[in-house]
Amino acid sequence: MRLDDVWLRYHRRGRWVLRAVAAEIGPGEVAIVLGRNGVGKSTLLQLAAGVLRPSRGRVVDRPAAVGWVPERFPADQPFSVAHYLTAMARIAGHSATGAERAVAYWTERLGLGGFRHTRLPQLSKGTAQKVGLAQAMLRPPGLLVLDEPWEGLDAAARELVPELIDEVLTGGGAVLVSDHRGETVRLPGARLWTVADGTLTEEAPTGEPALAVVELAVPAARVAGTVARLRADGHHVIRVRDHAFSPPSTPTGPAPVPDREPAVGGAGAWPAAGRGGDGAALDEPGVEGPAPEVTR
Ligand SMILES: Nc1ncnc2c1ncn2[C@@H]1O[C@H](COP(=O)(O)OP(=O)(O)OP(=O)(O)O)[C@@H](O)[C@H]1O
Repeated sequence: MRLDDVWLRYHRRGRWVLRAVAAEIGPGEVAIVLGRNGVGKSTLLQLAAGVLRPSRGRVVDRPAAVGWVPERFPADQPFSVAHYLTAMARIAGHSATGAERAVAYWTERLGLGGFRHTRLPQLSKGTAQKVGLAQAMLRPPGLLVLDEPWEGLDAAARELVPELIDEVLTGGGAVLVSDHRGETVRLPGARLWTVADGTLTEEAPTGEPALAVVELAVPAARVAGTVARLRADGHHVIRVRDHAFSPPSTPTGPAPVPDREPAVGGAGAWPAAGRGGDGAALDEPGVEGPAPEVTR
């Protein structure tokens, strides 16, 4: 999707909120929109999502399916959660059965199961925000636009946001997200767009590879399945090690220390992925390596 010399003002002869904005985002990319309060971040996102039309210039190659999550979900509507989401799913192009399935999946996934029959105005702010996220995901979006998505969400629900972003990127979609709270440190590799004085500038890429190493601990019995799933998702599994894991005392506490590291493929090595957990040793290319971590 490309913003091509886009200008926006809300009123004829009003001041220009955005001037000559040129920007482009492609499949699998995420851009974080930064800038002071009132500078025009929401305006830019609404232009990208197609909620606003440019006063001048144009937005081209916008994907057919756009998920738009406004900063505040408009909860002042006389529908129940299920009724609202089903209507949104039909608008997004689902058949009646498809809509039912999509709504069942996303209400469950976002922990909205208990609120299906609750009317929107009766929802707490955080729950209403989750309904906003659900409606944006009902049809896999080619472009997901999130305006301050962490606002109003509790700690557990905040974890959902990077998860949904990753899902869209993995599906070949693009993501635009504004954030003034610094939550986006959880999105390594994102492009940074800054809005100031009506214009948009992009921070030059650092030149570092957009790769991150993620350490994770899983129950021993689930190692083979986890490795298989990670590989199926296109991640590169560097190494699997035996691990005495005790949860850190705080969420930011020190990483646990391994008590032993079996030789890869040797006695004590984990069963190989993709072989149905049959107890074979890890001996495929890509498993061995110096760092006991998982990357994508
Ligand atoms: N519907 C509207 N009518 C008139 N002016 C508007 C409208 N929406 C936004 N504005 C003005 O446009 C400017 C940019 O607003 P915008 O909401 O895009 O900024 P923002 O960077 O997203 O702010 P925040 O961080 O506070 O959400 C502001 O001066 C705002 O008052």
